[in-house]
Amino acid sequence: MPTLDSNPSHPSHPSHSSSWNPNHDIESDEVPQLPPFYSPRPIPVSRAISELDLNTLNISNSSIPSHHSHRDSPLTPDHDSSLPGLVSPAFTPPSTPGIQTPSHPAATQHVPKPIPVDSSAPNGGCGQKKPKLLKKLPEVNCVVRARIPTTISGTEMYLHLYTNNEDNKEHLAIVFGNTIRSTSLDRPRDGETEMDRLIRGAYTGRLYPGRTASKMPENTNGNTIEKAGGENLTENTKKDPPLVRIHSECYTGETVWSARCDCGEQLDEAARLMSLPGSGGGIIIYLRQEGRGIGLGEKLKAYNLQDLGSDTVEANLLLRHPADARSYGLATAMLQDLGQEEIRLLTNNPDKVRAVEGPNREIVVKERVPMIPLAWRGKTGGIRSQEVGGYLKTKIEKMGHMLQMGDA
Ligand SMILES: Nc1nc2c(ncn2[C@@H]2O[C@H](COP(=O)(O)OP(=O)(O)OP(=O)(O)O)[C@@H](O)[C@H]2O)c(=O)[nH]1
Repeated sequence: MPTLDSNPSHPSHPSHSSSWNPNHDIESDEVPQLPPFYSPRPIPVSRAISELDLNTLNISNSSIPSHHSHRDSPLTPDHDSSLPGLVSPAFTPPSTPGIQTPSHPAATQHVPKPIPVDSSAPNGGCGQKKPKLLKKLPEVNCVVRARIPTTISGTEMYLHLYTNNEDNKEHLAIVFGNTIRSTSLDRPRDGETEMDRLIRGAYTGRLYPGRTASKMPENTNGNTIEKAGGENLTENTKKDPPLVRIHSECYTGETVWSARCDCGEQLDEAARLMSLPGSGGGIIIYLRQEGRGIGLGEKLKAYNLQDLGSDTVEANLLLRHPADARSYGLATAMLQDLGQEEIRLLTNNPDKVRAVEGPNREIVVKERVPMIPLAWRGKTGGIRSQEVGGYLKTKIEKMGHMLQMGDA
């Protein structure tokens, strides 16, 4: 079995308990000393991409944009190697009131360039591989929806919880913007009252204390009259296909600060793009397919195999799992339920592009928006570690992910 780049001697997380000094002065490119309860740890831009990561990815230094100053340069050799090269899921905004997440100003504005896709053509931008498609889409049912104010610049989203006839997991649709409706949620239930509808989120407009009707009154033009903010829902305006991310659950990358993968960073980046002013919102389909569908326990075994020298694909195969055990029929069905026919998909994964279109192209991917790791773009907050370098390398070399260092 070939040994790739897993390195068990990689520095581990620093102790969170010993280093916080509230009186410490922060210099511009220094790691700020943060209180121990502060999880996302910023690291200086000067450590943006280690030479080690670039070598691992067989990428020449000349492919890094030259506009960085020496101080900002990702290639600055004199970085403090005693600091661990990892950050927790990179841009998870802090939940502690009054603490701002440090972010590079450009990182908050950057929008990756979309690439047109036509999966019906052989060179339509999503590889040649035939996806694993279900013959029939599963049945999905949105059982409840709620408004969630977020820590991303005050943006609100609507969290939709789904059940289905394939498994008993609670898959989610995270909807930014308030014009996208779920057909199954809005469908009347036998014997339900208006209060039942309000409680399960089948209302238009916004809730406010004392509201009793699930539908907002309409004016003479047929437009919904907004009482408490939000957009008109019945206005007949043709919009661009929405931005969609199909995200597979990753407990380690999204919750416990793992720098083995970039899942937390990707989730944050998708939410950031859908929250940008003028973005038109978007949908994150959050599927409970932990560990590319093998579950958390098996993924942890795979991590041990990776520390023993396997790459991410080899580790899955050694455990007698497919390299990728996921399917996307639920995502297709949920997007259909949310009234979508055409989408712009945020991904580098060619399998995902084809698979989400469904057995009869129920959904059409018009464009693919690449997900370029923040660290490759020299941005503060990107995940850096030898492990994430190997993880991305395996995705590109063995799983056909459409990602090149030139994308940076
Ligand atoms: N089995 C296994 N699963 C992993 C590993 N690292 C991350 N994952 C899982 O992979 C899933 C995320 O998949 P990604 O490959 O990052 O994303 P993708 O959906 O294939 O591609 P993108 O859309 O381009 O991000 C999550 O369920 C993670 O838990 C690993 O080493 N082994």
